Amino acid sequence: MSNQFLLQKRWCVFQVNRTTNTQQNYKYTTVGNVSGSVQVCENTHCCVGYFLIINGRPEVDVLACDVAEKSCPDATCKAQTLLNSHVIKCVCNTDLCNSNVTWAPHSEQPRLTSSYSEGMIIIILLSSRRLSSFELQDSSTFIILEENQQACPRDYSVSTLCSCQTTKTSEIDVDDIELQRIVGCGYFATVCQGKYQGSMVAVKVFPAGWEHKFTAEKEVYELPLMKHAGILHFLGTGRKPDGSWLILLQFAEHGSLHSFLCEHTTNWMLSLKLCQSLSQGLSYLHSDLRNYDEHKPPVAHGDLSSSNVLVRADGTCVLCDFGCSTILRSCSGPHSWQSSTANMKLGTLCYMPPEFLEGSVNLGSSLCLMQGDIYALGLLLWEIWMRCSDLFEGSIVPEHLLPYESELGGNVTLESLITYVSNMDKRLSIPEHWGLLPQGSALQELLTDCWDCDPDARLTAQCVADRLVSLQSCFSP
Ligand SMILES: Nc1ncnc2c1ncn2[C@@H]1O[C@H](COP(=O)(O)OP(=O)(O)OP(=O)(O)O)[C@@H](O)[C@H]1O
Repeated sequence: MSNQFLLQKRWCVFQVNRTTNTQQNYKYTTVGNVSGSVQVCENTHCCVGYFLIINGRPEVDVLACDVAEKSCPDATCKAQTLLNSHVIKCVCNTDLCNSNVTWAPHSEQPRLTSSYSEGMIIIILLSSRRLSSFELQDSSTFIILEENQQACPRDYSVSTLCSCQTTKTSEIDVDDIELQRIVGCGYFATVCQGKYQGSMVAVKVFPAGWEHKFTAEKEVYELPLMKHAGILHFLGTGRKPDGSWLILLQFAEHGSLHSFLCEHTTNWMLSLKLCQSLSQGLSYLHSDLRNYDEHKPPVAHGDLSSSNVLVRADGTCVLCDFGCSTILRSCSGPHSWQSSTANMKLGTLCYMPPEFLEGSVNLGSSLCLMQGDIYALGLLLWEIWMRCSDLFEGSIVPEHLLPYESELGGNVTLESLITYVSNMDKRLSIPEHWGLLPQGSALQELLTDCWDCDPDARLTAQCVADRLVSLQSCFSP
């Protein structure tokens, strides 16, 4: 598809419920070109969503381009009730705007927002503000609407607002971008491969309704001194005429670490390269740096997972997707911080540390958030080593599995994780034969020191990077 073609046509989220898939629904598959969960509309600039009300909640029946050009004056998808309140429909006129329907079942009840992500629905009670009261229908991602205020030991205090530095980046003319194909469709945005000034780039497109997510992510990329080999390079931002927002990024040739590990096994040296670049990137992100008058505050990633780490052609990892990150702004002194994401955190469920699962932590605290990143880092190192053929010599390397997939099955739920990780204090299984390998006990120790149930006992990202360097010098051919 050419750039102008993709930029001018409407993009809608595409999903047709298989269980209610009738001839009626089938017609939506023909109204545009479908790529994964995105449809590029042929005849309309309107996206549509149909939801069935099941147990008082909207469940996706159809998300697609509308079948013909009709009136759709709203930028966001606001529900209209049809057929005796059992079905609701919404139409809207910005890219991917049907990813998110707002609906009030009864005027006196709180408003529900139903959001789509890769076949899932998340219901958020917008008026409910505590972690314990969020409602969850999917096993992979959740939204927390307020920080639990219990104290986290040994933490920095959060104090008054401060002036914050950003690096001004130039606006990019969207006409100079040539979009080529969709490479990823996340919860908030769609990522395309494209060309900009002769170079391969990635273009992250946020629908108009997700401006706050665009701004949150841009803010992290625009921090001073954010250039590092372990962090995806940011090239600039742009805006499409329909109001959707673009972030232009370096293209990572192997895509996400998740897809890389699904497709490839590694040897010991390549696995170390992945692990080292990953922990160095995280250590840099967590660092508080000053260079003359420039200041990079520490940043907690907040949503580390193998989908939010990318692999470059040289076999190194880069961190991406800072939409849930927290910038710890330095204010009056070295131990005084202003956390910038006020009341919404999102994470991928199976990477949640036990203290987040239990809600027993102050999510507004800098140290707790960074300790949460280290737990997720431990799971990522395990994912990488579980695909290393040198650690399975003489046997078959297992297929790539997400954390806790073999322990809890493919459909990991919040309840099963709380039971397994928090109540039983169990972790990922480390293959027994690793104990017989020269580097086996060092690997085991490193993993358990990352995912310790006591957040204070966990390593720092820099310490993980240092241990990996000594692993390389002790146990490399
Ligand atoms: N720079 C890039 N190069 C190559 N592929 C990329 C790039 N950025 C993102 N992707 C692909 O797109 C997917 C989604 O990207 P990203 O996580 O940034 O989107 P998102 O909407 O913020 O997702 P999430 O649901 O995690 O919030 C990634 O998992 C990856 O497969």
